[in-house]
Amino acid sequence: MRLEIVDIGHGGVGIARHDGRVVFVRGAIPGEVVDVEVVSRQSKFFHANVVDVVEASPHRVEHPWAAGAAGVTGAADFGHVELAWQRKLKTDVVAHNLRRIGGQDLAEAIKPLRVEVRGVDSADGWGTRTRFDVVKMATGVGMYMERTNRLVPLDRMPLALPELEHLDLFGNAWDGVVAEGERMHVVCPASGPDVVVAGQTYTAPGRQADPFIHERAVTGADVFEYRISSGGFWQIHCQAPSVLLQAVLKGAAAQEGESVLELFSGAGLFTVPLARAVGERGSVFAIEGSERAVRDASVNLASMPWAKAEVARIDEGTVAGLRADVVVADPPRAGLGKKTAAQLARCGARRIVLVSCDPAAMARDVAELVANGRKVEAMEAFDIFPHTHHMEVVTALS
Ligand SMILES: C[S@@+](CC[C@H](N)C(=O)[O-])C[C@H]1O[C@@H](n2cnc3c(N)ncnc32)[C@H](O)[C@@H]1O
Repeated sequence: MRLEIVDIGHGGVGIARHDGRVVFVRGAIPGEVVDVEVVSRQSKFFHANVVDVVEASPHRVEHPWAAGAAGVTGAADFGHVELAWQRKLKTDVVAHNLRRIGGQDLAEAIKPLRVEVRGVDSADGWGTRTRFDVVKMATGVGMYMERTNRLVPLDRMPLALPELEHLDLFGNAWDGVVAEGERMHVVCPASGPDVVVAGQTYTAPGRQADPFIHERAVTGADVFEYRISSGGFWQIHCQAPSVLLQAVLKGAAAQEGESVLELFSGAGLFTVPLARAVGERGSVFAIEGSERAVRDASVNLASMPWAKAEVARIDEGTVAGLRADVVVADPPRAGLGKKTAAQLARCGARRIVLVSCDPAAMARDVAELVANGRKVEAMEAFDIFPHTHHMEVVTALS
């Protein structure tokens, strides 16, 4: 099937039309004419992959890592697009979602803020990840081909920091150490050593290590140190902890003596600096669903007894009745959800800062906060996932 790509959609897909249906095309750039292979058919839309580029966009480049391309593992599904154009496409996706999901009024209200997805590293976006996951194969490691349970063997992972090369993942060094089919979580912490987590934590094939690592985030002259579990959640781009922390602190503008409610607080990336900002006359109440993350956060907050982290599943019920001067929420891809966003809007906070990793969920949550009386004061978008369609948006509402 030959298609003309007319737009970019959620998930970084090219959008085309064929016989009254929408076709979502992985690996295409708006303006291109491509031949595609349909990989799934619904009554109103198809999903397809590019098999041949007939008329290429001037922004197309040769993908430097074929195994990462859209339609293969998808780990670098924007690697066929010039980096500056990737960011332009992501900026378009933010605007489209605000209009499509949030509505024309919200899109118009946010337009003067001139939201642009901006890079957070000065280099070419490769070699920036401190974390990635692979699956152990009989020999070597692989990643799943998109939409399949077939493993694609890897001989390199160019998104990862080059420091991780010494773990010797792509040969046979880990054969017999990690069982075939097991997930290997590979981590380059701010303060070493680099580790592989596969049941146990290893610093080299067969060399077991401490299951805790140390991470860091910097804002101006302030350096915050964290101890976290080696297999636990932490931002994956080497600059992301500092960049997001700076945006959150700016958006929250927490003052000494204030109360802060933090939702989806993980191991305390934002909790620790927020607790410092409000000081002992203030308070921070952090809620997080993972017990392991809350154990880590409690260690990171140990010197500040006015800050507490608790384990709970967050929904509209958890949030009902909670009051605070400032709210910070960093939910997973699904976002807050309409009911939780509406409930949060009514918590009396003078500031709500929402950190969103999915632009559609962001648009829905922001729209719901605004529909319940909140106003968007600032919105910043960051390319903390270069060479993929992903991005992060930080919204501050009064
Ligand atoms: C995007 S991470 C943010 C963590 C932290 N802010 C950071 O940057 O390190 C989202 C967090 O939400 C937690 N989470 C996911 N769903 C949850 C739920 N329904 N209730 C509570 N926590 C949840 C995850 O365990 C994860 O730690």
